[in-house]
This record gives sequence, structure tokens and C-alpha cells, in this order.
Amino acid sequence: METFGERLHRAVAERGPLCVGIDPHASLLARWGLSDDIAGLERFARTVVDALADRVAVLKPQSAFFERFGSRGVAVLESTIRQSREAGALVLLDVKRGDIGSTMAAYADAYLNPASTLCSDAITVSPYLGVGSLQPAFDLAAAHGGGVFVLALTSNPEGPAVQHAVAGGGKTVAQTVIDEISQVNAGVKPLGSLGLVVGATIGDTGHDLSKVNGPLLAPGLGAQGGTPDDLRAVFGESLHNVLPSYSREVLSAGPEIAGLRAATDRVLAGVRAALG
Ligand SMILES: O=c1ccn([C@@H]2O[C@H](COP(=O)(O)O)[C@@H](O)[C@H]2O)c(=O)[nH]1
Repeated sequence: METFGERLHRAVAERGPLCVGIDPHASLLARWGLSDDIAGLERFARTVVDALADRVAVLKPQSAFFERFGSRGVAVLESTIRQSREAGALVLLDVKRGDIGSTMAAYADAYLNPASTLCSDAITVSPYLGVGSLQPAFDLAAAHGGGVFVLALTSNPEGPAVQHAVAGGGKTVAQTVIDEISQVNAGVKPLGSLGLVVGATIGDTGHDLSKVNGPLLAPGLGAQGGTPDDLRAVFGESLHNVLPSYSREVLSAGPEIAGLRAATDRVLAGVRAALG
């Protein structure tokens, strides 16, 4: 069985280093001339999948915008995940779960067990109950060739108050998370299956990402103000493992498929130039 790290490495080699988020904000539904209801949600998500799932390496549905519509929204999320994967994109479900281990095991079952209708190639998780509490997700991901992206240095301005705090041992909370994930990925080729989320907006924080040996998801580009030129300051020598992620910057170019594709080509060219 191919690991997530292997599958991602191949997808990026074939399609380029880009993740596009599927974030059906109410404002985007309005901008696309769609109603803020289940029909609008379904149309929006289907259009993005039709436009991009056969060409971008990773699609990242943001679960919140689907959950907003209750069980019918979750049904649309299920079909979005399935259609995206069928068309060849890897699906990173941005769901940011995190809980005590026994509950985490149930979340892992929901999102990383192939028997689940929400099963994705990878998910985002929050480490604030301790990285060890995420072990059930790491285990299930490893068993089925899935991936897990752990929040480390998030793109929002509120993040540093928690993430830069110095923990026991004199390291920051973020560096503790980074180091624990680095240990699991150590020596794996071509890339470990545990990733980190590190915002493109954070600048040079002095955190050491050099030993992560896993994918570094970089949200915060475009609508949050981050640019490809910011990536070098944030990631330094780890640029080769960065997976830049755009949502609104691309989505606001819809609803025409040609517009979405042109915006994707534009941001991909920009990040390719920056990543070298
Ligand atoms: O640190 C983080 C972690 C996750 N996100 C998510 O990424 C997208 C960003 O959307 P844009 O429209 O490109 O700003 C969104 O789903 C966030 O929840 C993040 O922004 N920062």
C-alpha cells in the first residue's frame, strides 16, 4: 500500500505544488449568484470539483462551510470528497479535530477509515490536548495510507499567543509540536505522512522546521495577505516540502470553470516561481 507521503509526493510531481480550498462562504455563494442554501452549496462545490479535481494535486474542503447546513450539508461534503477523489485529486479535509485519545479514535474512524462516507486522504487536527492524544488518528492514517496535518503555527494573528508560549523544556508550544511530528517522520522516504500547518503570513519566527520531513501546508496566501514571496522567510531551507494553499483567491474567480482554472494556473505559476 502506498503511503500518503508517497501519494502526495507523486501528485505534486505530476500536478504541481498546490492545494485549493473549497470554502463555500456565504459571500462567495452570493458573488457566484447562488442561493445561501443547500442547492447553492451543492452547485458551488460541484463546480469547483468539475473545474479543478482533474488538475490540482490537493483539494481541501473546509468542513465548517458544509456543516453550516446540517446533515444535508454533510451529505454534500460526502459527495464532494468522493467526486474529488474519483477525479484524481487528493482530498485534505480541513476539519481541525482534536480530543482525548478515546474520542479521537472515533474522529479518526469518521475521516480516515475507508468504510466511512467521509473518508479523506488526509485531515487537519489540533494538538492542544497534546500531540500524544492524536495517536489514534496517526495509527489509522498509517493503516490505510492516509495523512494527518497538525496545526503548528497558524496563519491567524491570534495564534502566536498560544503557539509561541514557552512550554516545559524551554521550547515553544509550536516547536514542541514540530519536534514530535519530526520524530515520527524521521527517515521516511520520500516524505513522511504526518504534515504540519504553518501559515504563510507568520514571517520568520525562528522556529526550526528543518527536520519535519513531511508536508508543510501553507494557508494564508491571497485573501489573508500572504504572498509567494513570503514563503522563503517562513520556511527557509524547508521550501521543498511546502504545499501552498489558496481558497478565496481562487474561488472568487468563479463561477465560470474557465475563470477558476485561470486563477489556479496563475497562483500555481506564482508559487512555482517562489519555491524554485
Ligand atoms: O492556520 C490556518 C489553518 C487553516 N486555515 C484554513 O485555510 C483556509 C484559508 O482560506 P483563504 O480563503 O485562502 O484565506 C480556510 O479554510 C481556513 O480555515 C487557515 O487559513 N489558517
